[in-house]
Amino acid sequence: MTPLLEVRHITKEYPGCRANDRVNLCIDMGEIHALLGENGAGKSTLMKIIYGVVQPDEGELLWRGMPVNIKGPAHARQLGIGMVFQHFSLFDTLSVLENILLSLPAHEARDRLRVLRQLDDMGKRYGMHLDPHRPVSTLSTGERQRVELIRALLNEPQLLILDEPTSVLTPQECEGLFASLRKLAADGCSILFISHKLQEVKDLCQRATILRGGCVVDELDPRETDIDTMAARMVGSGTATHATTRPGVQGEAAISVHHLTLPGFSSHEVGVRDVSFTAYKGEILGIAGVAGNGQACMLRALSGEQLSQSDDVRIGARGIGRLNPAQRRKLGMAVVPEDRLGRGAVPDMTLVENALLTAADQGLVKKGVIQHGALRDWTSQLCKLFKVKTAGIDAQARSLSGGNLQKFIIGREVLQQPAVLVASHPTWGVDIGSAVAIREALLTLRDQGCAVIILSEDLDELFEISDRMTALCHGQLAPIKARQDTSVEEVGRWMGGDFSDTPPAAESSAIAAATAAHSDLPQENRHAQA
Ligand SMILES: Nc1ncnc2c1ncn2[C@@H]1O[C@H](COP(=O)(O)OP(=O)(O)OP(=O)(O)O)[C@@H](O)[C@H]1O
Repeated sequence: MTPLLEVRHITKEYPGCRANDRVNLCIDMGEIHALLGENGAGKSTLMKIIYGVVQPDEGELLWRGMPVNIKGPAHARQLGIGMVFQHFSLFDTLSVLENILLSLPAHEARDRLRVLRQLDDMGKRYGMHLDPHRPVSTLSTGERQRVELIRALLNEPQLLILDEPTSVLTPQECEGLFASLRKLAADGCSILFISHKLQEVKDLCQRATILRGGCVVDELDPRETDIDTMAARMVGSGTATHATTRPGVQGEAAISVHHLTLPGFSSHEVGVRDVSFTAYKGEILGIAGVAGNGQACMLRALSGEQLSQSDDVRIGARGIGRLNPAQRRKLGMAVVPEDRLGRGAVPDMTLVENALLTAADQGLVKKGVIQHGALRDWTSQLCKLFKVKTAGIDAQARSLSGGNLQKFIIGREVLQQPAVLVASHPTWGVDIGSAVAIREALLTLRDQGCAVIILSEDLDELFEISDRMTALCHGQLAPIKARQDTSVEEVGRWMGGDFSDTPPAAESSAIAAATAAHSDLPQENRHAQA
């Protein structure tokens, strides 16, 4: 049978790097096909070529057996190729229907009744129910993703490309998404699925193509291949797939938050409401939650980008709520924001310049003079230790693949050996081998006495390295429990806003002991104290 899409000998070069090197790939009708590879392997480049965003230097694409030159995304959609990007592009102030109409050609958008009928049909068929009149600002992340999917599906694609679609979903939302994707595939729509989560790939996909250094190195059936083997094919044999977990030794309070209430930066952003917690030296406190539930506000309140009352946030006994980010860094705080291009790194600056932005105090500036030699050595060391794949330390941050830039940013902060590290999604978009290395680095930092706070949607990761866990939903904090006293299901419910049904007796002994040992400290979150 003629494949739906055939990629033949596709090559794409960037300065200093061959992102795709004679890549061959076939996607059959109705197949769910995974594209796997370590960071910088060339997955995004290949997707962008298939969706017409990037033109290849060599090679050809065959669509239903016919050679085709995809000129741009509009042309790709015309052919029947849809794509859902990692970052949503919806207008918060508009309704679901208005957002959908905006994506349709004018002649189709005029027939609102027909579109409403289609939405209804799609909801019934694929279990993707949405109230078309709800403003997007009121939707959960999973619902927003549904709008993006529906927008792509209204075009009746024969091939749907999904770029890490589960990184922002709760476990329950993931199950719903997978059920919809299986139905879509059964109806004949092929799916190209990009993910670093290998268990998902095993659960969902029938075939996987593995890229390494821009080349296809393997094609396999993920249902019949274990995760260690897939990881080995992607990043080399002997790759650990889990960090060596070990319990932390909880010390005294490092940073505490006291009944913190702050608004979001805009009327559409959720702030935080009456949040209290303490992170202790030598522990990792995992705060689960789907982005958009107060995470951004919480991170700003901790980093100093959003000020509060002085005593709302304290390092030890000192109120720091009125201190700016630079002043907090001087007290030993380091921060990894969720947005890597823009806040984590300046896209147009080189890696050397980006290193200087937060690490100047590492002896890289003396009496106001930049120590260029030391700075270059420090940046090279950082790239070596955290295996940042780059054309060189003078490359611009924007030229790095997503996962490699993430490794650079987290490495830059960890290497400074902070007393408190607040990290949002520390391994977001990072391949399995590098994710383990980052988790090990966080555990080592914790063992050295750092208080590490991680805000993340990735429950597997949080359960792997956190000593205590909680979640943030609608700006409120769920109970805080020792990792061994809670479960993925319970934290998943917390992420969805259900803090009920949590027996007070289940509160962790670790918290009880810690609270007793630090009776001068504020009450922990009221749910945990209940
Ligand atoms: N616009 C660009 N300019 C220069 N180099 C680029 C550009 N885009 C990508 N590259 C390089 O091409 C290589 C492949 O990048 P690509 O983004 O395709 O990798 P990836 O497999 O998607 O990685 P990740 O899993 O980290 O997203 C990387 O080495 C990257 O630095």
